[in-house]
Amino acid sequence: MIAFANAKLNLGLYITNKRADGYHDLETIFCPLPIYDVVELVENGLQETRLFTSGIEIPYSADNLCIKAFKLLKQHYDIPYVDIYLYKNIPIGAGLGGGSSDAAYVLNLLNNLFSLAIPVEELERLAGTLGADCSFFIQNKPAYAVGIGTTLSPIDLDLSSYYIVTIKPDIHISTAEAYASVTPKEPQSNLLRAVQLPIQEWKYHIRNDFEEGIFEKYPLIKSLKETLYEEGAIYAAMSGSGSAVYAIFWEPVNLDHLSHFGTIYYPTKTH
Ligand SMILES: C[C@](O)(CO)[C@H](O)COP(=O)(O)OP(=O)(O)OC[C@H]1O[C@@H](n2ccc(N)nc2=O)[C@H](O)[C@@H]1O
Ligand SMILES: Nc1ncnc2c1ncn2[C@@H]1O[C@H](COP(=O)(O)OP(=O)(O)OP(=O)(O)O)[C@@H](O)[C@H]1O
Repeated sequence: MIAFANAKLNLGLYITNKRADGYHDLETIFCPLPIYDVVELVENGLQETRLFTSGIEIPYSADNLCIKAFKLLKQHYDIPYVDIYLYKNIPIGAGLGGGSSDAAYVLNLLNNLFSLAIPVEELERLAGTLGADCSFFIQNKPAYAVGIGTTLSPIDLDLSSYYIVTIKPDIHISTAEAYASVTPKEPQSNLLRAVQLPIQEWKYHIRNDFEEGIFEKYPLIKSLKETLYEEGAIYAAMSGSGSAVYAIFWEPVNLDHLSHFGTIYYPTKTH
């Protein structure tokens, strides 16, 4: 069974509190972003689950999130072992949630492949134990998130008529490092109200609290965002903890002349 695991963007991100467990409370809006990995699961008849990766090289981590997702479900449900084929296309260290999406898609695929009938609320809860961004990808619909990012409320927001270009500079930002350099504060605006404004107003009202510190450390990312506005973006922002910056346009645009900033991702259609 195969799935296209998409990326996400954060529309606004306010970091409001540092918790005793080291995590931060935040307020953000998650939206699916049409850049995709491909995840395929095949029952292998073996006594172990294997992962085969291709595409972008994934930096070493003790366990790939796909394997973590399998092991998590195996603890709770009697499922056979599988081979996981992951074609990695979503850039890493980008703030686009690629690893989290892969993990959530593995949970959803296992649920479907083995007809487990796990309710979405339970899948979201399990996903949230793998990573704060994972829960969103279970339903994968625009959502307002609070807490550490796992308390989700669906919102009515459709960006499909716009053209969203994402540029990923050759800078890898670790999420933990980005959080460590932010001082939590009260949100500067009401995100749910701001997102109801005409889209051309968003730039005056919707902020990402990571930008200040990251822009100071990496001026290229600041300059990239400014350049995207000069190119006519209606709204541009860094996604999550960066380093990717997305820009929303009214119409399709060609930004190939900005390739010195990084890799350019135009929207992809899969279905
Ligand atoms: C920046 C965002 O992408 C915005 O959506 C997310 O908050 C990051 O979520 P994520 O990558 O799934 O994060 P996790 O893998 O759960 O955590 C990585 C590290 O980020 C920090 N972290 C993450 C989420 C959060 N709400 N507060 C945190 O302080 C913690 O130091 C944690 O050890
Ligand atoms: N399937 C996967 N895809 C990508 N990275 C993975 C995967 N599984 C484990 N990882 C590890 O996670 C790290 C990337 O996480 P990191 O939070 O820095 O970046 P990100 O993918 O941009 O995510 P986010 O948007 O949630 O911040 C990689 O360095 C890698 O070691």
